[in-house]
Amino acid sequence: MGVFLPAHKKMNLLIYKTQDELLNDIAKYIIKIAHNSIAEQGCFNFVLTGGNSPKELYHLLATKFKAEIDWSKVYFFFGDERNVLPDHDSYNGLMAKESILAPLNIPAEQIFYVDTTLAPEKAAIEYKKAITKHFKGADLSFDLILLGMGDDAHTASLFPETDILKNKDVTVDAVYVEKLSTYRISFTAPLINKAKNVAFLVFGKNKAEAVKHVIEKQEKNTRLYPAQLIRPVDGNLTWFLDDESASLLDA
Ligand SMILES: O=C1O[C@H](COP(=O)(O)O)[C@@H](O)[C@H](O)[C@H]1O
Repeated sequence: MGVFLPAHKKMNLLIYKTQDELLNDIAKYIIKIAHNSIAEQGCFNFVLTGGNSPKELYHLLATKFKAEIDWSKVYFFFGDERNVLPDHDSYNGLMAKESILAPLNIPAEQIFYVDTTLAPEKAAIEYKKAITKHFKGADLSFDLILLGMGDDAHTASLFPETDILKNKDVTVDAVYVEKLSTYRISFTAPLINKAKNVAFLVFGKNKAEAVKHVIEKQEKNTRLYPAQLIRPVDGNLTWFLDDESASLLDA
């Protein structure tokens, strides 16, 4: 593992030789935050990422590391969701259900799925309401938001050139993603940036260009590289990368 000098005072950049090392380390990082959150406030508010990258991590948490967390005190949320019905293969909630939530027998009251049986705008409004109710009027500051990143530098469903990038509210929004000809429901960047901890989980050669643009920011252009918008206001930002996704970074 290599550790680079942080570009932002609260940013850690962790680079791993193998995917195995990376996944074990990010699992331990999650466990630590879970322990601290539960000790401080009695629960852990954990936002899951979607896509393919986190499946193995979720499986690890539900098996090898199962005994390390008091799962009865964990609340699960989704940073973004695809506008498909909950039984659809690409519903992020279904992937999470199969890889971590069902194996751990997490009760429904602890899981905040996005209701995609509603129209996207309505689903976003209802999701924000559910989050606000859970936080009982307190600041919407999650303990940990896990994020992935696409090879186009999108994160959550903050895609390049989309309207949601202009949304300055701490909220959940519906966004039409023209290149996918579909709607998504996503946390806005300001909501993500309120978190106490934000962690990117990124691996693979195909992400190397995007990683370079987002981390080194030679060109600061958040419309083209939306993951550049992620800079927690008071929280910590950690990047978990493998050698391949980090291969274009200056040493
Ligand atoms: O569309 C999405 O993609 C990103 C990255 O996904 P991956 O398959 O390349 O790991 C993900 O973070 C996001 O939640 C998801 O909806």
